[in-house]
Amino acid sequence: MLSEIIKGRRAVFPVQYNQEPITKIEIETILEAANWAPTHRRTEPWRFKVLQDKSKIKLATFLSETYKISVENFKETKYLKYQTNPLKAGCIIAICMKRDPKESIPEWEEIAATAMAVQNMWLTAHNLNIGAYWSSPTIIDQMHLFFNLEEGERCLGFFYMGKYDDDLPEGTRKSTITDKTEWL
Ligand SMILES: Cc1cc2nc3c(=O)[nH]c(=O)nc-3n(C[C@H](O)[C@H](O)[C@H](O)COP(=O)(O)O)c2cc1C
Repeated sequence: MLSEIIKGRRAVFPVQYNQEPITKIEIETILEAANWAPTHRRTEPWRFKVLQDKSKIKLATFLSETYKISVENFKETKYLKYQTNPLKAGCIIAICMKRDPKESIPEWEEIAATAMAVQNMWLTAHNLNIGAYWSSPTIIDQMHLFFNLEEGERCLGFFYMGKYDDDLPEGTRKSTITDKTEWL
């Protein structure tokens, strides 16, 4: 049932991942789901970069070292997480958004469409028993120094994925949907 998949999906973090590999077919299935997100004026702004093996190691070095040199409020624990988390993931997909060159719609709509693509990926990963979460590091605005981003392309975070052994916890929400809805 779709509602069970939606409610059962959790943010699953690198500390929970076992080292079982994620297959190319699984990654392609997850990416294919992204491509079916809705999109205003059919701009299809989502772009992805798949990082495995050596590129995960390079990302870990970039994230941790860039964090170290660029933040005022440096925290050793955060530095170590940037250094080790990418290595625990079976695969990391950089979430990017490339703006329509004609700028025919506002940027927020392109970001919203990309987020919808990520939700498709997250639900598909969950359905394949692959844990995932969207990571948005402090230094995300510096990712152009790591990737060859095209004109109008922005990195919005990372989709970490890994297989896991433990049962996922029940989800929690701070308030019900009734509290957030006004019926007019
Ligand atoms: C746009 C976006 C960015 C996120 N960035 C982070 C992050 O940087 N670090 C983190 O621990 N979780 C991040 N998350 C995951 C949330 O923490 C998680 O979805 C939330 O706690 C609700 O838990 P659930 O997904 O298991 O229901 C992000 C989620 C979204 C949608």
